[in-house]
Amino acid sequence: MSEIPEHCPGVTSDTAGKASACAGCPNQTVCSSGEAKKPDPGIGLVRDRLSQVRNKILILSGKGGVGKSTVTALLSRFVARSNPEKNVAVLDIDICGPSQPRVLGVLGEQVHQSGSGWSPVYVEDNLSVMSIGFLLGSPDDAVIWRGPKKNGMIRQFLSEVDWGSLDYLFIDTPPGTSDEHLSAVTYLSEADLTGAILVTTPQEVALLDVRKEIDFCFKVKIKVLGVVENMSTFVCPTCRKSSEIFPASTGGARRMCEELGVPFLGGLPLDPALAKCCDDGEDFLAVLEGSRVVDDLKDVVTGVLKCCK
Ligand SMILES: Nc1ncnc2c1ncn2[C@@H]1O[C@H](COP(=O)(O)OP(=O)(O)OP(=O)(O)O)[C@@H](O)[C@H]1O
Repeated sequence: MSEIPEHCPGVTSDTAGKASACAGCPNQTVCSSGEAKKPDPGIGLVRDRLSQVRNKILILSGKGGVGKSTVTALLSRFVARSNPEKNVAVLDIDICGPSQPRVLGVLGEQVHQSGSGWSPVYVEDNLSVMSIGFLLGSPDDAVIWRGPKKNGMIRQFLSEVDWGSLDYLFIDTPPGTSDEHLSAVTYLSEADLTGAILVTTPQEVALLDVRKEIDFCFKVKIKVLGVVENMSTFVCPTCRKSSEIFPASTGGARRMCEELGVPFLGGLPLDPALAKCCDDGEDFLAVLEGSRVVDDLKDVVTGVLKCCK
């Protein structure tokens, strides 16, 4: 970044590469040739590849660890199970911390490449998943990549997975608004993105960050489908009673949504049994049938599906 001239006119400007500030910039030749102005061909590839995916939904969070991957897995399993005639998939673009292979119970599976692209891994007949986790030698391998390499991997994930015809694609992202988000949003810009679901916990520190994420959506013109408040209450593993352990001192996500004019999709309780299912890669809908998590999830899914085609 230090190499960018202080008064850089920007790659899309008419004076790109020709302004006095461009003298000595390593990108001067590319900018003045107009190459940098051309749209990334990946945008068209992603649009074509995802043309058979009816609904594409990003799952975002401001803070890490608030349960974004868990909510992605819960939503995808629930939608797949309650709509056996629909095809559902999860794309995990959390390059540095992919958790979907573990949470969906397909850790150690291999993805195969054919003439038509990468084949995703099937969790159920109508639920598939693709994640960088499948491409790592070992789940403990660290991915230490700079922005351009992550950008390339996201482009490949969005344009080269052979999903077939899909009704719902849930895209699990890393926390915050980083390279991965900007890449995903750019590549999806012509792919008719349905919108984003934001995940937070009730504490003020998490809400502060999710406000920034909502602002990011407004700025890059992504429709906010709604906010899920995860870990709203705690379900005691012994007596199964609920209590508030993270009191929402400022009214929690519901109040924030009212203030910002975005839908509140509902809350999900903190249930240690859910965390165990995620660690063990078990199907929580089967293990936790009849639990508060599954009951509350129904409301969240109803809200999400209302926004879908
Ligand atoms: N409602 C819940 N009840 C119990 N445990 C939960 C719940 N939601 C998430 N967890 C647990 O909290 C931990 C973090 O969840 P998760 O990995 O989904 O968060 P994340 O926001 O995706 O994290 P990251 O920012 O690292 O991607 C996991 O161990 C998960 O099992």
